[in-house]
Amino acid sequence: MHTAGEPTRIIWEGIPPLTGALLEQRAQAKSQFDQFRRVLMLEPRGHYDMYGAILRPETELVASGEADIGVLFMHNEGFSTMCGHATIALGRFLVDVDESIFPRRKQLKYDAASGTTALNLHVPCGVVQVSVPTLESGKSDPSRPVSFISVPSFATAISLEVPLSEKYQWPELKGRASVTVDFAYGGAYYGMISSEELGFPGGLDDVKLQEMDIATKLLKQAVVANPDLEYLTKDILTGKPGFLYGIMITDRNLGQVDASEGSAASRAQLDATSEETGLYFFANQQIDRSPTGGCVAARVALARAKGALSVGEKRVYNSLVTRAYNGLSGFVGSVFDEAEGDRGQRSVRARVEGYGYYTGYHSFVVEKEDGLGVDGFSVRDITL
Ligand SMILES: O=C(O)[C@H]1NCC[C@@H]1O
Repeated sequence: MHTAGEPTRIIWEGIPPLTGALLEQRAQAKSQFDQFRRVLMLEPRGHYDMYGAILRPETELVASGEADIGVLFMHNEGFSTMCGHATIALGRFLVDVDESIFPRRKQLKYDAASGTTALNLHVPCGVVQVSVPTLESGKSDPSRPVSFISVPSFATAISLEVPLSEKYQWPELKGRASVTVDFAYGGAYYGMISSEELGFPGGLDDVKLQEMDIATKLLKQAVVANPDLEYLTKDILTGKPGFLYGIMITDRNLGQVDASEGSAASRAQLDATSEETGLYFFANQQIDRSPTGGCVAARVALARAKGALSVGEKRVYNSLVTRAYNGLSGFVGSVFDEAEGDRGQRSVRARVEGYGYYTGYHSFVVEKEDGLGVDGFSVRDITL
């Protein structure tokens, strides 16, 4: 499937044996079956920017009734903790399949008044509540957006001066030895920086993709290597050092996209008070085609912490792709409610809306004689 152009390869058969709690299953996937991820994400079957979701029908929260099904997310580098675009796609997929793929499918509740089906999805960062537009036939409705309520999300640092020693400086800084960055959590940790601050005054209207790739890679490395900044990405459950998923370059100066009259994008604009465009580099410098649902939750929490968004107020979030298509499939983010995070932080739960669509059905083959294709590779990594 794809959500605003970002792929989700949903794996529902042929999965290696993963057992125990969802985070144990994730640890096993990482340590014992990473080749499975590389085969499905990288070349020759995938590509550098492929994304995937592995269905996990049995988890501890499915057993306790808190969730209907679990899922693991994967990308070009490993297994992430949250993924909004995949959650949106999965919402439709899980409503459309039968019990052979989703054993608890029949237990999902359909609300006739709103024409939606509620789904509690156990993802590595917690449970997200997904609302899936559903037709009377029981199938998902592609003409209306899927939405989800995020896990408690919060700002970890506002306008933080990140020092950049010489080895982490990029040319567009023109000798500056620090940049100002916001950090927030939305199921994973994200760094947010404006394009001007990153050294690109032309913003996201004049994208210098390769240069921005280098700049965000160095910025991420500088944050991760700095022990004074470890607190920014503390694992939410254990308090141990966590990870920075990626860097979002933002541009709020672009203004509204020119949405065609009567389109979903123009309806979203009428409902929203502001609009923002972003370009997200994550994992091993993968580029998100979508406006990044998990990071929309983090950006909503950040805007709330800055006093820039009230409860229920909507903001439209575009990616380069949705912007190029006049706002088609842009995400809408808002504060659903205020909450306390697991570690007592002032948090919000964000509501994120977007559209997911089917692209096809695949059966992948791995022949044991195929030396090269029994694993995954990427041209970009070979040529670096
Ligand atoms: O929508 C999201 O949250 C994401 N898309 C790819 C990278 C992130 O997981």
